[in-house]
Amino acid sequence: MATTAPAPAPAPRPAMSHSSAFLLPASSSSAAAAAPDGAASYVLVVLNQPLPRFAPLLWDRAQVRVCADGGANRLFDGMPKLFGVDGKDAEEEARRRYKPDVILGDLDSIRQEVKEYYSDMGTAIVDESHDQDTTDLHKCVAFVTENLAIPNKSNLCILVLGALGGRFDHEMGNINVLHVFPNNRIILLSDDCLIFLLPKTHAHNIHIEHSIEGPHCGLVPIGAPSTTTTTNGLRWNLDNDRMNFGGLISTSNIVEEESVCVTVISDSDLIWTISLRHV
Ligand SMILES: Nc1ncnc2c1ncn2[C@@H]1O[C@H](COP(=O)(O)OP(=O)(O)OP(=O)(O)O)[C@@H](O)[C@H]1O
Ligand SMILES: Cc1ncc(C[n+]2csc(CCO)c2C)c(N)n1
Repeated sequence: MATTAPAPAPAPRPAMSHSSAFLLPASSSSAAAAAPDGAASYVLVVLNQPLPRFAPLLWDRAQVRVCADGGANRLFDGMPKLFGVDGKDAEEEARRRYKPDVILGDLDSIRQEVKEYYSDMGTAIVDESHDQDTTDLHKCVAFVTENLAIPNKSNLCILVLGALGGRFDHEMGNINVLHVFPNNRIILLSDDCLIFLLPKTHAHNIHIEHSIEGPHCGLVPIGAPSTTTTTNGLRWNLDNDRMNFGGLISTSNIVEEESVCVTVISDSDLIWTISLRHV
């Protein structure tokens, strides 16, 4: 009688670690892990959406700051508001402190006064209006990875502010950028959650900073179905399970309180998302 051979064990994969320590307050001892001279170099990209409350913290932690087109308006209008400053002088002081290194995109959303203000301060303005096939975020990520001289570039992490919670086509475009650049660390942020890609080439160790993130989380195969995904550290773990749209996807999952680390291994690129605490 013919017997079916057992499925071959998946090839061992290198491990990739993830941490949201860059969101820890400066006073926290673990925040040292987020210092620019520590494990990672951060580039901040500001999109055309309201600034999240932690924008000033991430601004200070980043080595390079880029505004995607209309994101410059948000910086210009939003930073003075975030500090709740009163009076024209204080407003202007808060604005001057946050000068982007680059403003880039098709430049159809940035206001003229904002363009002139930052250009006069020395910000580089990069007009890519000839390209109407890629989004401003896509252009920013391509620019950062291809043109910027950043020390410690192999540990580059691109933090994107205002990527979620707005227009659905923009949100999908932003998530697509994660799939276009699977070999770069890119984290999309809003006030309420963060998301990043878990490439199938690696086994993933996601360190959980319980003071600032969780417990709600999700694991979603957006680019392609996954035949087999296995997790640890979640309330509803996957054990060699299939995930696809039209079938099972893991939403409304929970990181268990005692889980210091969530592990994920899959045969497809997955999106990881976790809620951010309003502390
Ligand atoms: N409502 C939103 N939700 C999520 N992301 C957004 C939203 N609006 C803008 N963005 C992000 O900010 C970037 C810059 O926005 P901006 O409004 O300048 O782009 P745009 O190309 O002019 O958009 P539009 O599609 O309206 O012409 C976009 O590429 C996108 O990544
Ligand atoms: C099939 C297809 N759909 C939409 C667009 C439009 N588009 C996509 S990105 C972009 C630039 C936005 O700053 C624009 C206008 C396209 N070119 N091709």
